[in-house]
Amino acid sequence: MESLALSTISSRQFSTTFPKTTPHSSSSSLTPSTSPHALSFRSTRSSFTRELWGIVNSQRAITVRKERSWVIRAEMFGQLTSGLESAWNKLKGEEVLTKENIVEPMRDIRRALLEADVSLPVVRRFVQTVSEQAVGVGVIRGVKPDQQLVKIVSDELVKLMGGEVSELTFAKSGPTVILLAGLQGVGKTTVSAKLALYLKKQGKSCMLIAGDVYRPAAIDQLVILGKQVDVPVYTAGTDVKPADIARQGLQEAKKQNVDVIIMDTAGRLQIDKSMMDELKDVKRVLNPTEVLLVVDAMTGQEAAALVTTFNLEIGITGAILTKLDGDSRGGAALSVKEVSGKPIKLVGRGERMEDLEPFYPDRMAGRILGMGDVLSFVEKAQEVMKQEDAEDLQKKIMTAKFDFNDFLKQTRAVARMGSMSRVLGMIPGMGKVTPAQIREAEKSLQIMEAMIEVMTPEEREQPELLAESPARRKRIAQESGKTEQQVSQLVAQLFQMRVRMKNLMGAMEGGSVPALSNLEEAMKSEQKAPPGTARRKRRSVSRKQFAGSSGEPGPRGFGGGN
Ligand SMILES: Nc1nc2c(ncn2[C@@H]2O[C@H](COP(=O)(O)OP(=O)(O)OP(=O)(O)O)[C@@H](O)[C@H]2O)c(=O)[nH]1
Repeated sequence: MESLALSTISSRQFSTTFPKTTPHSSSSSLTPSTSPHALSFRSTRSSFTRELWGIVNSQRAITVRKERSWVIRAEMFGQLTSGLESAWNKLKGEEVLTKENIVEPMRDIRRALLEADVSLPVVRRFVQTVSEQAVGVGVIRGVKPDQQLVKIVSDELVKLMGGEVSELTFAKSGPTVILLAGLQGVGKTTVSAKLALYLKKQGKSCMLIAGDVYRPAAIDQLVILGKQVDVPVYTAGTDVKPADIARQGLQEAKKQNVDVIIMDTAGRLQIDKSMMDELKDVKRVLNPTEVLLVVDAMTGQEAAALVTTFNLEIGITGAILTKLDGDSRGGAALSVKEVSGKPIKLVGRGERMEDLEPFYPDRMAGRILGMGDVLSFVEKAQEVMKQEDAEDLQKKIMTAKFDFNDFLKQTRAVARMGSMSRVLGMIPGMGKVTPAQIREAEKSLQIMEAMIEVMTPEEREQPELLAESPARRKRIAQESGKTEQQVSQLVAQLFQMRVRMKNLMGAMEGGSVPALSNLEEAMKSEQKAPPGTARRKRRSVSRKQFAGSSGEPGPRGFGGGN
């Protein structure tokens, strides 16, 4: 057999494209929705977080902008991202995922993957797995079907790309030897130097061996790059056989007690027998710890086929995917592991020496979906607030029983989800919140916690006790080290919160939509009110709503001078 050529892969013209900006569809964001099925848990969570925010900044009424479009920078695979987005859009207005309503979205997913140059068998398997899971998934309160599908696709993409990050292996004793192979122009020489720098940063001493004897310029290029990253380069010219260069270089590296040896080899325009034989000889001499095939991301599923062939021919340990910063469609990143069984260990994302990093399947999936932190927000929300909690909370809100215990529980749940800044940052439309405002909000939450902590169990359960008794408020102020005014504000805010949440919940349960618009109007007028008038206005709105919505009288004597 003279030629093993699968296909002729020439060095491709490389063009760098800049990150694309993709408008995010509103359906996949967590923007509060007023549709009847858009549910309590999610809505409660987002309205609650807004409430917290509103409370701690009540005097200034920080505007929570309910932007429906969330602009995300889809760094790569823009076309794939928007192809998948049309799948989620098809589920708008659906209440559950069914065999019937996923047909169209699955067709979109299939098309998007094929257009991204993912190999057909991989696409088929992927679509089948996702469809099976989508139909079998139960309803999760507060999570819409399109979000559920995003999550399933995300999990499957991660699995497709190998699940966990695949670390480089290091020799237990003696130097670690990394042999790099690949076709011409894929970036091997550049990767050799990048890898040396990457390992140097981990405290390992490195030596490069120039084994590309067919292209003298490649040796010069490696020497120059070696200088750039300050790593020695072993060269023996172009008249020595690559296997001999490998032997000599290895000896030299051992003499110098180098931790890692990286050997660059010649690339060809296509796979042929002499190339494979040469590599086999080099491999025999070096007995490498890692044999990594460097593949160009822009070659799509061909990259996966190459990894398979090299693995069958010489036995490799993994791949390095270069030029991911370019105009690649995603096929290579998504197909390599599934097709060849070998993991992508590192990715090159630019021409600079620093542009080499481990391949993280989960981050890659996140980038492909272009969902930013929405996925992790959904996950954390699910973790933190279990369904029963949500139901319990909903019941309390509907009966206007939301008390200080719930308030504290919710505040702490938010804290468990990460710092306030992270949580707020994950909410669409909250992008404009400044770090200073977030710090202030966190400080205010601490103040509120201090006041709630000194309340008696009855006071926590019946905020009315505090509303009616200046003496109790005074005691709380003294014990928590806060002012009476701060205590009064906190109590007033709890009542406002009850009303607002109840109205919101009513609207979302398909109930009183006008109540919601009244509330929004009230909120708007608060925000527009000139300084000094906001508080008075809020109080009267609050009292009216409290009395009107619960059927109970407003807290007597509260709100006047304490
Ligand atoms: N944008 C971008 N360019 C890259 C990346 N990796 C390599 N390149 C560029 O790709 C071109 C080819 O890289 P080389 O390192 O010379 O490729 P090679 O595989 O050694 O080529 P031969 O020696 O001909 O086999 C160079 O211009 C590199 O700067 C990458 O991750 N991103």
